[in-house]
Amino acid sequence: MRLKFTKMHGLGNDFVMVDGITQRVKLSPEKVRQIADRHTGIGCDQLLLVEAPRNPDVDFRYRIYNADGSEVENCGNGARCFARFVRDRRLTSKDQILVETAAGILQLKVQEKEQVSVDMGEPVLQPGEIPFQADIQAETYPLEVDGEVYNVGAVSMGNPHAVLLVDDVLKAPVESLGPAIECHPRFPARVNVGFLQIEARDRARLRVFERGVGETRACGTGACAAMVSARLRGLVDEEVQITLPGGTLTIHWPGPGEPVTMTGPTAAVYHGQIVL
Ligand SMILES: N[C@H](CCC[C@H](N)C(=O)O)C(=O)O
Repeated sequence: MRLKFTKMHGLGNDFVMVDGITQRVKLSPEKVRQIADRHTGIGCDQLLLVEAPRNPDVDFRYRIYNADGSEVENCGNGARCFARFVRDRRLTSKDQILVETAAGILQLKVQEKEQVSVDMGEPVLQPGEIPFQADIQAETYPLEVDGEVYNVGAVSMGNPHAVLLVDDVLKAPVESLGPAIECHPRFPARVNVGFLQIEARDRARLRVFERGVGETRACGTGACAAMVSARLRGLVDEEVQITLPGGTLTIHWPGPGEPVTMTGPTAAVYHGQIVL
């Protein structure tokens, strides 16, 4: 299979974008792993496949595959790059794009200077729907990991996130605690793990150990989930600048029952072809 692709990134969270509308694409978890491999493939955190919508009221469908080949529900940085990709490839000229993902329908607004705003929908806090094993919904949950108990927030943005507060992200145990929580039995679908340092009521720093990838330079859904968890704990106002290793996202969330909006940059790096 010859595959045309575009390499893109959102704050260094990098993607292989594939147009599955103008070319026939047949992917398997093994092929995704091959493409994502940073030594023997193209290299990416996620592969994003653009397809025609199944729902006639929506412009596109896009599917998200982690570097380990797992297909997942949502990708915030990916949604922004998707919007730029379909515009650049002239698959649409709309400024407001509706796209169907496994997590539901997202509304994307293309702005100037390659900025894109995404209505990420309402956060899901019911443990059973995250999914996370807990008897009742709470702002934080005690989670035992290798004999230590950590206080974690649990939020779904269509995909599951655990959020831990730290004093200094640079000293956070991302390499050790990230994988241990990613595969914790109380998260039956595994989980993305965010380490959040609150600097002010409108500013925070975040590192994310992503499910199926490892630590990435940025995680859009992770920034949304971290802001929601901090706001539920009364630590931040309704708009927060979240700075990740790759750069800063603006996250807006008035509170429960309202959607989360994420705004940030996109970048196209190069176009290519690969034969698999
Ligand atoms: N690793 C995530 C998917 C990509 C999320 C991230 N790249 C983003 O920008 O939201 C998961 O397994 O749910």
